[in-house]
Amino acid sequence: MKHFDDPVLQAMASRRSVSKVGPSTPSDEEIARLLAAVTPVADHKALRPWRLILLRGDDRRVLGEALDAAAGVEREPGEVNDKPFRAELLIAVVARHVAHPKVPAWEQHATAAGAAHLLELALWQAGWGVMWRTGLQTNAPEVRAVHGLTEDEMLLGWLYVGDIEPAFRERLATTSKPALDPAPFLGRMPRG
Ligand SMILES: Cc1cc2nc3c(=O)[nH]c(=O)nc-3n(C[C@H](O)[C@H](O)[C@H](O)COP(=O)(O)O)c2cc1C
Repeated sequence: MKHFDDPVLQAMASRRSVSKVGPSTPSDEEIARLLAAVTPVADHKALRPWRLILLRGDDRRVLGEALDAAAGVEREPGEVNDKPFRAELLIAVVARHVAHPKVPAWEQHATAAGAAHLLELALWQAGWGVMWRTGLQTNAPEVRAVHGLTEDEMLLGWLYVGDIEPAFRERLATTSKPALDPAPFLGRMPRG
């Protein structure tokens, strides 16, 4: 559905999460280039309170084992948790809390979540399929440990990234997601 003539606004309005992605992925270099569209995220005092961890290949087995350990799941020998294998590339989004007298943790987490949203949009606009996923075990000690998180960090989940058929992408971008009624999102201060 076309909402805007402006390509940036149109990309924002038409982005869709893609739950089933193909095996091609952006290279590390492409992701690094796309970060130029992400790092301008609003950031009080420019604390840069976020970072990304790229999980590829066997990293996903390690993640699956950590998720299993956290959930108390035991599997038969040779059986793996296939959840992290739903994409060839997972981008873990980490919110960092930097001690600062004027910027509380929640503001820094808002910046990190903003970065994740911008990255999701940048990847979509670059032609990739993306879905942000979490789970009840996202910040379990076992899962945090395999990502090397410090105690000042929190995992906001993983962007699952892969390719999508151009025709499917075109269909997603043009046929779905009617604009929501803006009324519930807009208001004024209550005054007596
Ligand atoms: C922080 C966060 C965590 C999410 N975790 C999951 C998840 O674990 N599983 C899931 O199906 N969707 C999850 N979602 C929602 C999807 O990423 C997606 O936004 C939703 O399916 C709606 O699709 P849309 O983005 O095309 O509107 C999460 C979204 C956010 C922002």
